[in-house]
Amino acid sequence: MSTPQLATFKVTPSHPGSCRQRTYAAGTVERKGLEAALAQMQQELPFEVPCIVNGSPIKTGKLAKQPIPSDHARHLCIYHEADEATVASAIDGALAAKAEWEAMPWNDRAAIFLRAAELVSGKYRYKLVAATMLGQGKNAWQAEIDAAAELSDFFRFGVKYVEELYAQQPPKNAAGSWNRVEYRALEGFVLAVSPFNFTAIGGNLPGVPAIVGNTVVWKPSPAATYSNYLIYQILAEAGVPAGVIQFVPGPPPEVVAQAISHPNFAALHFTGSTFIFKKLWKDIAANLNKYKGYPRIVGETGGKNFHVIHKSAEIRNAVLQTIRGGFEYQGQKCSALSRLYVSSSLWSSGFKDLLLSEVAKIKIGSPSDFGNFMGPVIGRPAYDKIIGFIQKAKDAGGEVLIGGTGDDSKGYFIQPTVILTRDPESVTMTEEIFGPVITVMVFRSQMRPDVLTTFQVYMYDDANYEQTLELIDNTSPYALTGSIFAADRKALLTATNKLRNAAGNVYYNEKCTGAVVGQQPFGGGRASGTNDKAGSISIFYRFVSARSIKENFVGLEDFQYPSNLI
Ligand SMILES: NC(=O)c1ccc[n+]([C@@H]2O[C@H](COP(=O)([O-])OP(=O)(O)OC[C@H]3O[C@@H](n4cnc5c(N)ncnc54)[C@H](O)[C@@H]3O)[C@@H](O)[C@H]2O)c1
Ligand SMILES: N[C@@H](CCC=O)C(=O)O
Repeated sequence: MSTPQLATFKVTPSHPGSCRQRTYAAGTVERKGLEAALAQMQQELPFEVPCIVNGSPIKTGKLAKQPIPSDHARHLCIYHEADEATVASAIDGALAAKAEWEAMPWNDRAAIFLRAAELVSGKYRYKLVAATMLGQGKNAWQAEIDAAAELSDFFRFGVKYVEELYAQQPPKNAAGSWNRVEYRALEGFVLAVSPFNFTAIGGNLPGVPAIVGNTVVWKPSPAATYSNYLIYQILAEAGVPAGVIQFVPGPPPEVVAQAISHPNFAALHFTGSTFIFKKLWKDIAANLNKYKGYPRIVGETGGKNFHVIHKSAEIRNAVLQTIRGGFEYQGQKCSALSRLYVSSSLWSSGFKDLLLSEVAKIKIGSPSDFGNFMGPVIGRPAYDKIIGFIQKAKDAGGEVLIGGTGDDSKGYFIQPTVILTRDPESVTMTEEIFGPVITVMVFRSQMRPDVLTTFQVYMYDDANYEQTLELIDNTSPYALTGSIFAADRKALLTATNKLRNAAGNVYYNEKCTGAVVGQQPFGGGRASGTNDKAGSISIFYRFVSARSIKENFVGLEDFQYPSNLI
């Protein structure tokens, strides 16, 4: 029986607030709650994670492990990797579930995601935060921002944005007719491929297409399997029907290749490295003749983000924001600071000394010890790659001002590192490092480069401000985030204009990380992605295919035009 629509529902309050972030300060109830969740998880691990297809667990017996990066001898979970038959039934099941899901009245789909938001910020909050701390190496503050606040905001604001999207209707009707637009889900299934570094992105990549009526095959990151499995369970408990989101962890190249070679592949919703995204784009192009339609390709990728510190900037704020931007979550945010351009007068009149003395205070270690500002990097390949970048910088004549070492005996720990380089063309000036390394490049009036990379400090002569902005614009293929620190409004305006295409998210006197859903729509251009802006209404347009409907209320009386009549 079809569902009658007997009212127009207002599904969200007129202005949904962001989820209130908990502090986990010593002595608080929330600190105790989180400590208890961590202790319980430590006792019960490793968890067994199956694939979930059509609502049922599939145990393929092909096992892989998710290590704990701060204690790599232990594993948070052992998961069953999807094999070819599992991926095939996930796709078939998603296609079969599509008609009923898309036909579900909007207020019911909305209610499911609003309930999921409540489960994230309520019943399962500590569990999700604990899983993100143990599995992805975030400290309590960073895990809270991600797994509790951002994830629930994605779902809550997602409902608000879709409500606004559906309300967009043609502004005009000719006499005797009515024009309407319906926002259909895409024909086929959507493939979501998510990264390790944000639990929230794990939920958002399948969540965005699903809210607007698509069905989704979701391949999570191997390094975030357990927290992402919890999200799957939350969505199921909230009422997402079996088959609408298929959870298929597995060997990434195989699972993804199988999905994108299917004739009903309708869209890729990807977040991860630029290299993999470009590869997938080419693979999709090569498969084009197999598809029923033109697949949508949505990808948010890497960054090489900058801070510009003008001579009028307030030093203390600029230094502290620089440390947070470069080193929080060990520099493993796509938005993390990696190039720092400092006025030469500020550098020598306190910036450098304060930067180095504050970095020296950073405590690094297991996220379970709440006193640690930094934790481990995600795994062995990341550790080796970051240490390799530091070595390359040294080989090219870079001077390590602080840090530069690591310890992988128990966990993958790398000291916060600031490097001074003399090579503006060095690989670390342009490549994403994704680790806790800042490189400094000193730039003097003859444009003689004196400094280097990862969180790069580039010290420019005060007279060369505009020239330096041009250099920033041209140095890297990425254009994700950037910050300008200045009290002088003209300096802000000049940078805003010169760097218009150098970053999709720009900040004034604020670090280049920490975009909030509903406040700063997030995404970049150039090699950083398709800039469809997660956390805003724009992203939802990519997963609908509008249909225009015109209804005529009055019949024609003659096929001839008035001009035909003599
Ligand atoms: N711009 C953004 O919004 C944003 C947000 C978060 C992360 N990132 C970027 O993500 C990267 C870090 O995340 P990561 O290490 O998980 O990225 P990654 O590219 O290694 O992996 C991303 C996803 O792709 C899958 N994958 C890996 N190799 C594949 C292959 N050959 N074929 C198909 N799929 C494959 C992974 O399993 C994972 O699910 C960084 O580059 C970071 O800048 C960007
Ligand atoms: N929302 C994050 C970006 C996610 C990338 O890893 C930020 O702005 O720091």
